Amino acid sequence: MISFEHVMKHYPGRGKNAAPVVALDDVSLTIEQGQIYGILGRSGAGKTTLLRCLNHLEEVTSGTIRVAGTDWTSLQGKELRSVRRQMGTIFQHFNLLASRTVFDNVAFGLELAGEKKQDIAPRVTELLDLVGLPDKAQAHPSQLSGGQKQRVGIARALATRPQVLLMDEATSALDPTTTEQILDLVKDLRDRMGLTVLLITHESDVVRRICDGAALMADGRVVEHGNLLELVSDPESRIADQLIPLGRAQDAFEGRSQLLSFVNQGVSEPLISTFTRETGINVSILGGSVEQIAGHKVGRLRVAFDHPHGGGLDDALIRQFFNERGVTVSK
Ligand SMILES: Nc1ncnc2c1ncn2[C@@H]1O[C@H](COP(=O)(O)OP(=O)(O)OP(=O)(O)O)[C@@H](O)[C@H]1O
Repeated sequence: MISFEHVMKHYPGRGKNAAPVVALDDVSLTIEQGQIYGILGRSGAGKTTLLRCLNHLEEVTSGTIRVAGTDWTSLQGKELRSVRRQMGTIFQHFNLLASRTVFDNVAFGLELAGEKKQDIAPRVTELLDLVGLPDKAQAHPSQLSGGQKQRVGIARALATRPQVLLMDEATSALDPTTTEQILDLVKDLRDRMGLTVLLITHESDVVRRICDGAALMADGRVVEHGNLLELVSDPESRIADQLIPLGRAQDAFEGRSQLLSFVNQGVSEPLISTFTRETGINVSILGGSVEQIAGHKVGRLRVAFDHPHGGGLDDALIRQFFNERGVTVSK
């Protein structure tokens, strides 16, 4: 649905002979239709620039961005305005017009898009129903809670029936309960409308709750990306470590610990003790946790296996025991 192909973005450096700032450095990334995809990374990693290039607030220096197969980077004028409507954005600070009512805020985008007056009112009513604010049409933004303001933001972003929703730290200004409600609304809208959602966030909770996939950026580059449920069995995954922390491996076991990972299974005491009883191999649990990710129960456990009499370990036997019970073993 959205693909970035070798995208570079340079900003002019500050000062006369300063080198340009490389904000995006050969970024290639594909986001499938209907995915909710998180862009993670420290401050300055290039996340906002990626979003701004996607919605044409910035032009790429080189490379191509495609949306639904169309080369997005070469569009201009009328064509650009028309495809831009396929993309709605919601912001951290909502960006509502304070002097306009909720109704007029949502109508505004439709007016700009040249919709006929008689079509605007029913569409706004439909949108306010969709986001759960049918009784707030005549309120002003100052009379709304943060969560309600973001619902207006969502209604406004979806007014022109976009295929893509961009969320730029859209829940960072909200309390945890309101954040959950907004994320559940976004997920519900994705399910009902087939939206593709690209979001930037600093909050692991947001990624855990709604993302199917994520990319980690550092210094303008994508350093890791993938489907979240696939990344959990990768012991090297920084994204998985951020979302389902393992804690630090104990020094004594450094280098010979292994990762047990599972999705929608339970690693309970009986599993570990059954393993020990059946194989005579002891298991030390070094760290791990179980989290809910995109509606799935996902666990990662760092363990070390030890033969009590100093015998060798049969890796194939260990793998077979856990794999039969839906648990992946990785070095
Ligand atoms: N208009 C600009 N002019 C010059 N440099 C810029 C401009 N916008 C961003 N940069 C630089 O590009 C790099 C990437 O910035 P960007 O805002 O994309 O990062 P970010 O990951 O979104 O950070 P944050 O999480 O703090 O918003 C940074 O080094 C930043 O200083």
